[in-house]
Amino acid sequence: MRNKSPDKSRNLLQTKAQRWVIKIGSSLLTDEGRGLDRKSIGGWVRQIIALRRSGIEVILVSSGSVSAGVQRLGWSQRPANLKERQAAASVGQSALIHTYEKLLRECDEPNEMPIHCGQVLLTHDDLRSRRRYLNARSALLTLLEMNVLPIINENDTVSYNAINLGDNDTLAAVVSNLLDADLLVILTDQDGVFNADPRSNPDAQLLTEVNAGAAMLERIAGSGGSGVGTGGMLAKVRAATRAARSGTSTIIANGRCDHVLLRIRDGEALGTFIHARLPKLDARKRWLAGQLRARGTLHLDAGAVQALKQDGGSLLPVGVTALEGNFHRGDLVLCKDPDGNVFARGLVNWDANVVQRCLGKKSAEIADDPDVAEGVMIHRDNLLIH
Ligand SMILES: Nc1ncnc2c1ncn2[C@@H]1O[C@H](COP(=O)(O)OP(=O)(O)O)[C@@H](O)[C@H]1O
Ligand SMILES: N[C@@H](CCC(=O)OP(=O)(O)O)C(=O)O
Repeated sequence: MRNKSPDKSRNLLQTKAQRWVIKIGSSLLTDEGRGLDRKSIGGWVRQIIALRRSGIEVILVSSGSVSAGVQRLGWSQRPANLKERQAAASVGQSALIHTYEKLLRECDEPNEMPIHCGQVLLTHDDLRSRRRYLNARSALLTLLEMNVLPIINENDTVSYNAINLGDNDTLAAVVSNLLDADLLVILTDQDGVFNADPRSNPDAQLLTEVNAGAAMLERIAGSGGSGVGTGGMLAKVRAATRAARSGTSTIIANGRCDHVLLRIRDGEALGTFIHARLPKLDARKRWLAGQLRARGTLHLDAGAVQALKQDGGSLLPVGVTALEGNFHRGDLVLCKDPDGNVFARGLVNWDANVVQRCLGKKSAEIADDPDVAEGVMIHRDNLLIH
């Protein structure tokens, strides 16, 4: 893995970053819902071509399918109904990719080797299964080797609320973890993160540099959004925290700012820089961290919490007092401490009915149970402490 020192200055981190994930939100792409804004998209495509030509690998996470579909189908607003949203995403996604491919041709030098785009639509399930997650990684790395621009979106046509990733800020962070990106650039309709929502607070001040995971970020990002976008600023600052787990720093900047991407590459202090000063997780634990939906919950006593948190041990049934959910072996479950706080997550080794009958039992008492695989409820390699 390439060495990414979290203590380097912002300027150095920007100018040295070789692999970027760039995320562009719906409010920008569709000019606040008025259909795909070809002129602006052309501006970003031109800059992405220049980044590629200067040796930077770029992965684009592009929203906009639902908004573009709504406009194409002649609807006046984003539908609340799931089926209509899925239909809009299907129509809009093809319009979106067609626009990118056309602009890549129009904006590039005719005598250069063409940069094509490759559409990658991901669902939550693709990231839940370790095998599919690794397949997605190798497919994306192959596209980069071939000088293709991968354009990623959630597969909204087949995702539904219960199992979707929710917003593309989260998706972009998961992709940053998947590919060990150096930099995640989230382009939005504001200059960055302010100390209050600038839409309702005209005097709000821009934060220029902050550490990922800083508690005040969650407080000030609130939950408001443009109305066109999905996640709002809260999703972006949470995405930065998630990205930091692979040592990826994040810049949240205004996509309407002239040559924003090239100026970031050249080290200019644009937007809000969120330093990845969090302990870096190994690849398997990053995949675990990217798992968004748990199938159940285990309630632990104080001794088990200490064994996991301080001693780095595996979870034994003796310290588990209760369970929730009908999970199966291999599913992701959350671990709660006696106060009800979730402090860890992991892949459980046993089905819920086996866990139920082993609650509070010492290992020796269950040694002969044929359904008790591996002797531990969650192995420490499959456990992530938050
Ligand atoms: N502290 C904050 N700083 C900046 N923007 C904020 C803040 N809190 C809430 N917001 C809102 O978040 C919006 C951007 O999120 P969103 O609408 O989801 O955009 P996108 O479509 O780019 O993902 C901004 O337009 C702004 O109103
Ligand atoms: N996948 C959806 C976008 C989801 C989303 O996060 O949108 P945004 O908050 O504008 O980045 C789409 O393409 O419409």
